Amino acid sequence: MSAEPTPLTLALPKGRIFEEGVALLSRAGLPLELPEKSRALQWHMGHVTLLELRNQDVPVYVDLGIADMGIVGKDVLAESGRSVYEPLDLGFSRCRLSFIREVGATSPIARVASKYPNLTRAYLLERGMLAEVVKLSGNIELAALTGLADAVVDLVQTGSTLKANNLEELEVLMYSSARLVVNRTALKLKRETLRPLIERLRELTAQETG
Ligand SMILES: Nc1ncnc2c1ncn2[C@@H]1O[C@H](COP(=O)(O)OP(=O)(O)OP(=O)(O)O)[C@@H](O)[C@H]1O
Ligand SMILES: O=P(O)(O)OC[C@H]1O[C@H](OP(=O)(O)OP(=O)(O)O)[C@H](O)[C@@H]1O
Repeated sequence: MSAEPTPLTLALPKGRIFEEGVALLSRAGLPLELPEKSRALQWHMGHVTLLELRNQDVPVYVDLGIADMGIVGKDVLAESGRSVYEPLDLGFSRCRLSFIREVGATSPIARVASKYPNLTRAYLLERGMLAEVVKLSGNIELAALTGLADAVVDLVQTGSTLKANNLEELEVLMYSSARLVVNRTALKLKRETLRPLIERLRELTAQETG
């Protein structure tokens, strides 16, 4: 008699990580078949429930144990300060979080805008810079162009957004890529399901990045 598979709840962020995350988890053997167009926010597929969240909410759902496992950018994870188990760098959605100003700007730095206020404050403190931090939600670079802020802390990948807006990257705060995150209690209680899944994902990631 074969045992029922252990129910598993996964947290994935909508946006650029979603598709690649679903594809990777499917290759690892999870039965994920999503309808092409749907306004549903969660899907039940066999023993797996998939939750579609905003990026910042993934560490919260995983830390509080609503989701057993999730995928999120290292940048968002570091900003959240949540204590989740992070067994794997999945290697996609690579980018860096950088300190950015208008090319040639020389004004004193009194205000810095970012979607990452905690990481920005820690960086300014480390550099001994006394500046106000303003949290914004998107198109962060505009803050530096409009005078809302003297500098911004934002993501850079190809650098084309910087180039198109006459901005320059002065320092990299951190490098980021998509990470697998796991609830610490689920790792113990669902060990026999989660450990082999993490190992399959580790092998797939090694094949793909190695
Ligand atoms: N240009 C980029 N190239 C590669 N990876 C990126 C890029 N921009 C962001 N990322 C990574 O992908 C993650 C998700 O980015 P995405 O653009 O989907 O979020 P978003 O739509 O800005 O999020 P939200 O509006 O929910 O805050 C980021 O946290 C980061 O780790
Ligand atoms: O160096 P690049 O390749 O130009 O990529 C960097 C841009 O990508 C992200 O923005 P996104 O396109 O996700 O828009 P957003 O500002 O709405 O998050 C990020 O916030 C930068 O603006």
